[in-house]
Amino acid sequence: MSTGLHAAAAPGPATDLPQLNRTLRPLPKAPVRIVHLGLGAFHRSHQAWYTQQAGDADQWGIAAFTGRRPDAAVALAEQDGLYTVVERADTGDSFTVVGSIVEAVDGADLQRLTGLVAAPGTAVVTLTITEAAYGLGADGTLDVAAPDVATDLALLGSGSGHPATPLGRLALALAARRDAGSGPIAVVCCDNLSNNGAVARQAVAGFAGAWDSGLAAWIDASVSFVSTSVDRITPRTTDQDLADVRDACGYRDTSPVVAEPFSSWVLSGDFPAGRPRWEDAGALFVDDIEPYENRKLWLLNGAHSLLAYAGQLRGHSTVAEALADTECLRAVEAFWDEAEANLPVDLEIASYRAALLARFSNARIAHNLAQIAQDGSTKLRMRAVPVLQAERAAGRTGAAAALMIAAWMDYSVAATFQDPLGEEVAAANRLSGTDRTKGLLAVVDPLLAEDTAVVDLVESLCGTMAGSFPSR
Ligand SMILES: NC(=O)c1ccc[n+]([C@@H]2O[C@H](COP(=O)([O-])OP(=O)(O)OC[C@H]3O[C@@H](n4cnc5c(N)ncnc54)[C@H](O)[C@@H]3O)[C@@H](O)[C@H]2O)c1
Ligand SMILES: O=P(O)(O)OC[C@@H](O)[C@@H](O)[C@H](O)[C@H](O)CO
Repeated sequence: MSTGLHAAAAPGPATDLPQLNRTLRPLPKAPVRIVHLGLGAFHRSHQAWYTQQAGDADQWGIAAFTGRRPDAAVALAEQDGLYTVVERADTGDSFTVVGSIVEAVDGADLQRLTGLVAAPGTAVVTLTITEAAYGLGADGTLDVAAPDVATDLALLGSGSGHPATPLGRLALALAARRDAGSGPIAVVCCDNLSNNGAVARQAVAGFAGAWDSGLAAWIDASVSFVSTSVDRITPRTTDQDLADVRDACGYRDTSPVVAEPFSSWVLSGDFPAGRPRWEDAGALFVDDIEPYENRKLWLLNGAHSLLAYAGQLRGHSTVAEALADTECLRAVEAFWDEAEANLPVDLEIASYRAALLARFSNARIAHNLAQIAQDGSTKLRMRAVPVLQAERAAGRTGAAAALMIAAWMDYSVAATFQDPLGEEVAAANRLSGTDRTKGLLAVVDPLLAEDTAVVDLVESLCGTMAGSFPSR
């Protein structure tokens, strides 16, 4: 399915081709009413794509801000915000130009950010800043002593005000909205976190409270934190993807995004200043989001993390490759059995699992396991720990969920990887035997590390999936 402009095939030398922009594709430019933080691949394939298809899209433009670097904003701004969504099915590609991002801005441009969030017309702030950026400790509250958070708090406290974390930037922008008297607003978390609206509230209000208690009270009264379950497999764009768009579409696009045809967006919460009619594009608004979240986070993301660690240990690079390995498939099926036993029966789990197998097997989507493996300590808390705890509470071992943690432990000594608790992981890996297992478990969940049965179980599973991963 494709809903925007389909480009005609017109291959030619790259230098002869025009660049994608609003002169080449004159899509209307809606006024900014949505501010997005975290202009990455997923925002472009998901929230911006839904917004373009809303029946009232002409009233809902997005100003999207990058996180750590300006590059994505610079590239997109050169194209007037336009980019191509490549829907990559087993059977072939379809191409849609998306125009709902009307401003692409360097995240460090705090003047523009505060100005837009403070504007009365702005009604929604969406977030895809990654799970780790919420800075929550294992107890679920903001870790105000974390170096980047502490630095931002000190900066804001001194009145010099150039925070670098997304939480600091959002707190500053919300303070500007309060000062402008522009009224309530919705913050919509689109990161893969359980109960992500509440998590975002904890993080933003926790940050604000450590800076300015009046702001925390205003946020409590005026900001609605909407929970969402978001789904569309969107790997990082490659040079080959850029060439594919050139060949198929006859223009140059520096910022295309490749995604699977499937997409889903479930939302729960209030939009006090309005929202686009995302339901026109299939978004679902529900009262109780938890079952949807758990189904997606445990079955899809849980299997992804299991494949990321076990699959790489066995020499695979992509999700599709790992799933074709019977040992990995067996591990995924066993984990799904455990997860399914703890999900409501009316969620059509059998067909969801069958659909996931088909989605993961789409070998034309090269979803890199190394990308999924990043930030494992944060992700395992939501993808493995709840299933392990539920299984143990039901009197079973939780061995399949424990295997995901054991594979992460094996991977943590075999590979170089990014993790917000990388130093703690390295310190635990300097220990040996049961002390090491306990130390690594404590990084994921301190309570689990106190449970001798869990420590023994995980330790017995270490090495199970070890294969041909090149050691450091
Ligand atoms: N890619 C997917 O398939 C997918 C699907 C569902 C949900 N998500 C959610 O979206 C998030 C982003 O995915 P993506 O594919 O767009 O990634 P991406 O790497 O393309 O973009 C991430 C954006 O967030 C910013 N960012 C990252 N870490 C940050 C930090 N600590 N502080 C500030 N900014 C930071 C980056 O600079 C970038 O702008 C994921 O972490 C996940 O929670 C992704
Ligand atoms: O994006 P992350 O890093 O939270 O997780 C990696 C993948 O599991 C994730 O991107 C899935 O592909 C996505 O959640 C599918 O909707």
